Amino acid sequence: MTSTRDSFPIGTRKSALAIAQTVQVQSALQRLNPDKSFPLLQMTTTGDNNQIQPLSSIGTTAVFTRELENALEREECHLLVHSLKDVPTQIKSGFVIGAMMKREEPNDVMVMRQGEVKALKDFGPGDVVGTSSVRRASQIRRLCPGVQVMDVRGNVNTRLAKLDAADSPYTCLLLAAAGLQRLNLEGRITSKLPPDVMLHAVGQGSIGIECRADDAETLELIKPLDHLPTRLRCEAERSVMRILEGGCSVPIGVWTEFDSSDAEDVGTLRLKAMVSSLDGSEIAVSEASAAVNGSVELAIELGKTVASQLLAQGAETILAKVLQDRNQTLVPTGTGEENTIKGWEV
Ligand SMILES: NCc1[nH]cc(CCC(=O)O)c1CC(=O)O
Repeated sequence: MTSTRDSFPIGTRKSALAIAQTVQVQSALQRLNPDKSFPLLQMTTTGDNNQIQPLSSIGTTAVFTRELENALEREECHLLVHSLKDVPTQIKSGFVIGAMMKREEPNDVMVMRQGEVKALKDFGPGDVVGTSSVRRASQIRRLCPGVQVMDVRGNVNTRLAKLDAADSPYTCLLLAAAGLQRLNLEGRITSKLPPDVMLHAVGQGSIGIECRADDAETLELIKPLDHLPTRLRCEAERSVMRILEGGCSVPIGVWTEFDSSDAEDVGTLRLKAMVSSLDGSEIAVSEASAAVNGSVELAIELGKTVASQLLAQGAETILAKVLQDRNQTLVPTGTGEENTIKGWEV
């Protein structure tokens, strides 16, 4: 093991959301370890540089983590802070998610264009919903038949600026509650989407802290930031995804909760999941619950159970279609990106 260190540089992306999350981790670590320092090492990733090409063609979600992992490997930093939902389910060998921090609200929310007043139930033809997430798009199309879904790329602030612009085509955006909360933009939330309306992304709302698997000192430092109920829920969610995606990203929505109303009771976990075709025309949904009693292995088993139920219910055909459709041009008109292949995110 490396000798005891005084400084633990934290690797992060440069977006406002990434920095807000990293500062949260930095403060927590500083409070627990007043004699050590946690400087920020900010990096630009392939995913940040490329806002036009589809994420699926420049790699997988690893486009947001690869450069960071290289720096971690070279020991330029000792930990990385990510939105857990941006962390691929198969992380590179030699790295681990040493902590999954207590989850904020995992829900997606609707953000209306400034001055626009309309309830979700009244959405229909003529309304334009901005999202680049196939998961969000397929669910909103089912809920509000006739709505137009249009791509919107960029970080949270960029998207809000596009929504409010004078020439904005959008009626509203769909975003993660957690991102807005962390940016102090909670006031922009028009309505929260409950699980019967929209299943959220795997890991959404939790911050994942990655480090080298053999770095016992850093693992020990971040251990107190791991929140067991969050860890169990996210391990179950990631397990469904790991089985269904088989190396490529697919639109999966999930919802997890413990049966008990006691927030620290990690006995029985319930997991609901759906997988959708890229155009949203086909969806498979399944759910199960299991006594996990605090065990990560049992949470992962629950994820496998739900994944096999989904496969038995036709998810296999949907996944084959996803693979086939991935390279197709799906860009809606009016985005200025008609000549590119539609990018999509989770
Ligand atoms: N896709 C980018 C991204 N990655 C994490 C979040 C939000 C924070 C989180 O889910 O933890 C967002 C923005 C969004 O989807 O609205």
